[in-house]
Amino acid sequence: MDINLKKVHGNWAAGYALDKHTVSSTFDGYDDNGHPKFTTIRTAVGEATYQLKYRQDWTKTAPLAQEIHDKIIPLLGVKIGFVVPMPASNERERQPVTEVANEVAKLLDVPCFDGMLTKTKGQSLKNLHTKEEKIQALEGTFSLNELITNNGKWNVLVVDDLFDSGATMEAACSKLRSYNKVNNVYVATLTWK
Ligand SMILES: O=P(O)(O)OC[C@H]1O[C@H](OP(=O)(O)OP(=O)(O)O)[C@H](O)[C@@H]1O
Repeated sequence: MDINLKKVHGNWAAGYALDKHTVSSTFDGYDDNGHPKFTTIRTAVGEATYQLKYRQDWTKTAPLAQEIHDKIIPLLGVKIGFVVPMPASNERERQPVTEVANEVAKLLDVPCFDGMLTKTKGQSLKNLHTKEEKIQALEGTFSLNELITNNGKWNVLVVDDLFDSGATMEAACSKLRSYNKVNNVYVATLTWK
């Protein structure tokens, strides 16, 4: 896959997005039902992420996880001890981010703790525009479940599909940073907006 990594900054030790999600989106008028039509051009990663998330094309899971493993992990320069998927805002029968995170953990041969972070469902950020609005909407929605019973501290990798304002990632990382089993927090997302 063609990859154009972007470093993302926030309250984590280091993080990267594989590529931009959408290159361009052009308004093409309205369809017969009066709905607006767009021609959207995505990067290879953006297209695979779109197919996975909105077309339930689960064959995209493994190649996307492989790209995180091959392109992002070496840049972090540390041993990742476990992986945590970003909890979704929307209910889905299968969560694409969880599946990618599980696959990355398998490639790293470390555990994936789905459920270490949980988020109140139904608060999608899709229609919010500023980071401030998103921070406000996310207030109190994340919970940390202290699932680790062994003694020690590990570096954690948080996996998400999209990095936009960073409000979601910062809320998630702030919870993880408060956990005494966490050494440093690292971040990998498939795309950025
Ligand atoms: O960087 P930000 O501005 O915080 O935006 C990124 C977040 O927005 C989307 O989630 P959303 O809450 O819309 O729904 P989803 O988790 O169900 O995809 C996306 O999956 C990221 O988690």
